[in-house]
Amino acid sequence: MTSNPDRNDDRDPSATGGTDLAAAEPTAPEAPAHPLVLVLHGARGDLARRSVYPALATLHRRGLLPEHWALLGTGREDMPNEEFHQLVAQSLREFGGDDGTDEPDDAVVAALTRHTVFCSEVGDEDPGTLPAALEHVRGVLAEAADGDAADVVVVHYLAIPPAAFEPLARNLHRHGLTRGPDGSADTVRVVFEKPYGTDPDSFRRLDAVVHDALEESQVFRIDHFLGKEAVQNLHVLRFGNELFANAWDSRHVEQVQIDVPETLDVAQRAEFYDATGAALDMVVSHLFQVAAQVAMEPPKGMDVANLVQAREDAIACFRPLDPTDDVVLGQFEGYRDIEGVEDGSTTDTFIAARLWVDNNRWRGVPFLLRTGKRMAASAQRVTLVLRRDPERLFGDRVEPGLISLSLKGDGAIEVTTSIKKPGPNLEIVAGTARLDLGDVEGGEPLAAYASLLQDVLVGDRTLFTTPEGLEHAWRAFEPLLGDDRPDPLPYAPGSWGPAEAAALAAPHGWFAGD
Ligand SMILES: NC(=O)C1=CN([C@@H]2O[C@H](COP(=O)(O)OP(=O)(O)OC[C@H]3O[C@@H](n4cnc5c(N)ncnc54)[C@H](OP(=O)(O)O)[C@@H]3O)[C@@H](O)[C@H]2O)C=CC1
Ligand SMILES: O=C1O[C@H](COP(=O)(O)O)[C@@H](O)[C@H](O)[C@H]1O
Repeated sequence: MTSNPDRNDDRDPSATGGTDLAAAEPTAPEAPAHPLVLVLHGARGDLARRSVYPALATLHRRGLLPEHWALLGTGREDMPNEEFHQLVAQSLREFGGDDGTDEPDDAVVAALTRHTVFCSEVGDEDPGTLPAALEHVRGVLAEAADGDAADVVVVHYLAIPPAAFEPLARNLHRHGLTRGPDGSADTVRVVFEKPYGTDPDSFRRLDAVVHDALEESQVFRIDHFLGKEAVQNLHVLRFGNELFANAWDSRHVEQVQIDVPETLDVAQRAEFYDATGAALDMVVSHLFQVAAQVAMEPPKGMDVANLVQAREDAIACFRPLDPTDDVVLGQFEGYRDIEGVEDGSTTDTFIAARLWVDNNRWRGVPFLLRTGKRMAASAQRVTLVLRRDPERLFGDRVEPGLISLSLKGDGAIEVTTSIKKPGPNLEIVAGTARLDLGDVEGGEPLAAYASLLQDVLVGDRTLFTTPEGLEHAWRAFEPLLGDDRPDPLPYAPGSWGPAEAAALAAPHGWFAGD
């Protein structure tokens, strides 16, 4: 596969979107008709507890799960079912219903554990207890639904470290779990977490194994940042409003910042994190995908093919990162003392990077990406910093205008602009108007995992990544995996990361905080 960084160059950057972008009539989401078995691989893990169980609780509350469904959790070591039920209940207590409601009620916990079984993971030779449990549960659900076992939809969710995707995909195939009982691919789906691969070679190897085992239509490569309400709102904000559509290019935008500082520690998942690091955990996946959502040319339509193509085309224009001039890595002090972290580990827990998008719309505009653990505050913010024109009346006396989206929770849109401070003098200050998406009348925001899980259940692939897009992402990320990778600089826990990162965001600094 070849990349073509300039493939967008024939586009007119002033293009703001054609008439066929008109949104289709919205339809209320419905629960899938067919019974469902969700097989959660890595059911004891951080992601399962923090995001997947709460997402299931949300879908249950909203009536978006099929009437007949079951959850099979897997792990490399067995676990009594009662203990598994407690783990699910405890996860819901700790991480909530994922939908803004209070503590989960007993009915939700009961619904989630009613048909919940723990199985041992599928191995190379030993299939473990999963195939038999799956067959049994399929039969039970089909009978309850008065239907056929071949119609039961099975979703394998790989909530496991990326290095384990390839062997598990192979083993699912080897033990006949990638097809329905009638040999059909239509009723079996497999969700892969990110990062999909750990470098370009492992990405290609993994994808070859995946395509040996599965039809592309069965594969859902999840990137939950694409499921966030505010990220989905980017399109509407831009293409639905001429004011913003016309400002969405290098003539009007000086910088784009995609800033995800986190106060979070990594102690609970040290083994995974030490093998991964901030750049792989967040940049090649989430931050690149969000950058592509911002950078994309107007898609020809809001259908899956056009949206996915527009996102991929944008990633194809990412210039490979320059590790020497454009990347600062950091590691928080004390990281190496965490149990599970290797002695002398050089894993990055912080990254700030300047990404360039080489096309007519964005040439010369830095896309500033930052994320890290144990930082001073948590935020998830996309900010377009607007240019000021020194020739105009107020020139540089005004602060730059900002179009900003907060991706956290239900999401928010903020517009910061210069205003006259009310009073007798002409004093110019910055004022911000904020719209919380959770407050939109009649809105019912879905958290990212609930939203994307619902998409998997109904087979909607719009917000999932593709091998073509990921090939471009790995090409842009690859230099950071080579000899030029900078050493991570130490930073104090609770700080904004290494001081060197501030310079990347000059002249304005990082808007989420520094
Ligand atoms: N945690 C988070 O907030 C997020 C995580 N992700 C992604 O989700 C995936 C899982 O992450 P997370 O839950 O944090 O990681 P964890 O370290 O918590 O691992 C999840 C589970 O994977 C199982 N596991 C570990 N190693 C292997 C292996 N070699 N083969 C098979 N199973 C294994 C373990 O289960 P057992 O010991 O029972 O076998 C473990 O509980 C990753 O790809 C990550 O990038 C994505 C978004 C957010
Ligand atoms: O994928 C990941 O994302 C989380 C941040 O996700 P969010 O649910 O808070 O939006 C990050 O903490 C984690 O390290 C990473 O694996």
